Amino acid sequence: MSLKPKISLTYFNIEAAAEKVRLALVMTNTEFEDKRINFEEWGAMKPTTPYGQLPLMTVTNADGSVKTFAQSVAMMRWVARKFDSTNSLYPADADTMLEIEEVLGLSDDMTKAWQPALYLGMRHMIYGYPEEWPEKEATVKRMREAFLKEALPKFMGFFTQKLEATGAFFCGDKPTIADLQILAQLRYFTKGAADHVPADSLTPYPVVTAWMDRMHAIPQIKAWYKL
Ligand SMILES: N[C@@H](CCC(=O)N[C@@H](CS)C(=O)NCC(=O)O)C(=O)O
Repeated sequence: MSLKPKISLTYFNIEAAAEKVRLALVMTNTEFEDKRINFEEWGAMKPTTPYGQLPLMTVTNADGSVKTFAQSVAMMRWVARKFDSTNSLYPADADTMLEIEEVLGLSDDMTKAWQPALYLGMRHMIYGYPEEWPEKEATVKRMREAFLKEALPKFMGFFTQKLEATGAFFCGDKPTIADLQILAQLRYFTKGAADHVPADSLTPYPVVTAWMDRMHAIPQIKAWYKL
C-alpha cells in the first residue's frame, strides 16, 4: 500500500493564488497543513524561497524525502492528478485535458486583465514601493472601474456561454480543476475585498452565480467555507 505524502502549503492568510490548490486538496480529501504567514514573517522568509514568492508546497514522502515546490497552477494540477480517486478533476485523457486547459487559459486571460488594476493599488504593501504620487488613488479607481465595465462583462459572457452549453460545470457534468480555479478567482469579486470593487459585481451574471452556488453546495467545498 502506498502512503500519501505529507503536504504543507504555505501562503498568506488570504485566498488569492493558493486557494485553487487548497480547493484541489479539499476536493480530493487530502490532508494538508494550511500554513498562513503574515507580511512581517514574509519579509524574513522571502530571500529563502526559490523565486521570492508564495505559495510554496512542501511534500514529505513516506521514505522521508522532502521537496518544496512553487507555482500554484502546477500544484493544483499535481494534486488533482495524484489524489483524485474519481479521476474526474483532471483526467489524463488528451481530449478532456484540452477542454480543461482551454478554460484555464481563459481564466488566466481574465487574471491578466485584472492584475494591473489590482497590483497598482497593492504593490506598496507587497513590494514596499515608496508609493505616494499624485493621482495614484484616482488612477487605481479609474483602472478598477474600467475593468468592471469592460473586461468583466466580456469574461462573464464567455463563462456564461460555457456553462449554458453544459448546464452544469465548465467542462461537463462534473467539476474539474477549471471550476476550482475560476471559483477561487471569482469569489474575490463577491466579497467587497478590493476598493472600488463592490460585493455585488457578479449579480448581473445569473448563470455564473448559479454555478458558484452549485460549487459551494459540493460537500467538501461547503465544509471548507463553513457554509
Ligand atoms: N505564478 C506564481 C505567482 C505567485 C505570486 O504572484 N505570489 C505573490 C502573492 S499572490 C507573492 O508571493 N507576492 C509577494 C512578493 O512577491 O514578495 C504562482 O501562481 O504561484
